Amino acid sequence: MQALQNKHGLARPTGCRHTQATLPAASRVLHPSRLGLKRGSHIVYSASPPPETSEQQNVGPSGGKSIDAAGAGKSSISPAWLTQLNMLWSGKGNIPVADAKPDDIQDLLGGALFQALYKWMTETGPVYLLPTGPVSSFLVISDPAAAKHVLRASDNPQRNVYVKGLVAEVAEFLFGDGFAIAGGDLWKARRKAVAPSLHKAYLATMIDRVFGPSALFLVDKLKTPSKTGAPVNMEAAFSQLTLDVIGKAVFNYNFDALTTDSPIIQAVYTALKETESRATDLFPYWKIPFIAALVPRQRKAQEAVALIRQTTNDLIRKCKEMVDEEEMAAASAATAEGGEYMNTSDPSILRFLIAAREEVSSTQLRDDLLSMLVAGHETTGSALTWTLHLLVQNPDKMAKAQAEIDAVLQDRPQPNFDDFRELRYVTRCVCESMRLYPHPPVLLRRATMPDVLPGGYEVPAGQDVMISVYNIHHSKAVWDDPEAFEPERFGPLDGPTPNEQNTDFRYIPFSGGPRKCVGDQFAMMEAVVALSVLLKNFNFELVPNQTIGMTTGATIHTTNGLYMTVKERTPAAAALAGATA
Ligand code: HEM
Repeated sequence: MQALQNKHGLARPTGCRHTQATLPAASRVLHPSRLGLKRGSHIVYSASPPPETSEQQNVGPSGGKSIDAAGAGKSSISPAWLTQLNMLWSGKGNIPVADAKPDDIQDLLGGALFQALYKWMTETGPVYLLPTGPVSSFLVISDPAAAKHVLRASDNPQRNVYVKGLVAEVAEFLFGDGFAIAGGDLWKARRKAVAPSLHKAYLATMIDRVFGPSALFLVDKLKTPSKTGAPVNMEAAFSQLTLDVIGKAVFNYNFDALTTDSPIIQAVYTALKETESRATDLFPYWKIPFIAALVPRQRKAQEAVALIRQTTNDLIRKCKEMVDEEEMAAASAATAEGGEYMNTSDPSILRFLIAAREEVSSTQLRDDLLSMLVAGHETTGSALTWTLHLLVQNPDKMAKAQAEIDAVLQDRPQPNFDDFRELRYVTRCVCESMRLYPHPPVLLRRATMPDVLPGGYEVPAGQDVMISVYNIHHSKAVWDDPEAFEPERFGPLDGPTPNEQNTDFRYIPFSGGPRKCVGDQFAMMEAVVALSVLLKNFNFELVPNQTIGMTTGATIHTTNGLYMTVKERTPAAAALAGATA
């Protein structure tokens, strides 16, 4: 994808070759099928182009201005005839083949992937084959039972049929042997080592010392635009906030993304975008070192990864210097008994892993920590972006969320661990937003041996599989009124928070099975705390006449940013009266 600076200095993606279709302002219901989703269409909310005021405000200096969010370059796209050929080739099994036109496939590869997958689901059914080249295809799953079957059989010692496949190949340049993409014994050992670092005391400390203060820092930054009335790109603000949070939580390192422009921040964005681009390159030329060294996009990506790795190595070295034998003994004793260890002056995951005397190379440690950094950044940022967008469009839900926040927080500036548990409606709003906008919208797997899915669909060994979480979450066969933002749909607030288990894989924003997100609780707490702090302090309004489209890579992004005006608010008098009573 190439970077294009718009009038506001914001990088906007050009990789999706669409023109913008428009909906009446009143038709604010997202639905690909309603738009017919043909090549040349975008899903939009309002009929007019993005706002163009010179006063638009980005919260930090980065603010989407100097960050080249489009990364290093453009994906290479499949020639149409390859697609045609494959359609003939792939029609042999018992799985229906999507009637994907070459143009549709090009859209898919260009980034509007999950939207096209929805259209084919409505035409072909919940399990279909999507040809992508002369000898390649994806088996696309939009059915909870089939998704459950595949996810549970991924890296499962009892039934190990599926591996990460393509996603591991395209992200290897960044994650190396990191456990987010590793498989088999290496993944098992590293997940077992890292997962205990996210224990309850750590999460409670993160709420108090990282999630809350970082959100309050953003509140501080928003005070100026709240006075001037300048629109703020909240998507950029959330991306910066979540980078600051994950840096502190994983490394005890302050990116200070809400304030500064630093080469490391650009490097993180460049590397992330390169991972997305590789996933859509039909010809993986980056596997050939000689060619890769000549292509500017590849050189830029390699430089970015070198900088990220160097910074991480320095942090590991410094942390190792801080940890003494006494701390290691304390950590070993605590973890040996299944207890929780945390250094109170540096509660980071890095410190935990070094103190817990991880018998692991610095390179492995670096790759694992980078896995956490990357997996935990844009995902939570995007969840916050779409939750705020949905709440602003649904004033009754917003009022309910703010009333809950006022009642729970009263005169305290940020929630603590116990408050988090009481912020049930806000939690449901985040859950419902991740149903409508799952990050990532598809999960990739590859079959290592022949398999049969529920429904009798035969999967050959080597088959690439795409679980469309977006389709499952938007399917009329799975959800009533799936396009509505209805946080109440998950049942009474004192009931359980929805997850893959209690919905039988109808709701899988954090995936499921052995490779389920290791940071799910972290993410929910971070998002609920950030939203609560922001909604306690401000009312938000969408800048009128802006077009908010969806595009994707690892997460669902807006196409042009999410511009809002911000007004300071005073919490409801009734709640404050409760605080002083
Ligand atoms: C709203 C925020 C988040 C969402 C929606 C999300 C979603 C996911 C999903 C769907 C997967 C599984 C992918 C698959 O099955 O192929 C995953 C894996 C993972 N996530 Fe998250 N995630 C979020 C936040 C976080 C955070 C904050 C962290 C770290 C603190 C994190 C760390 C990881 C790691 C390390 C993995 C790989 C686990 C493994 O393969 O064993 N995630 N995430």
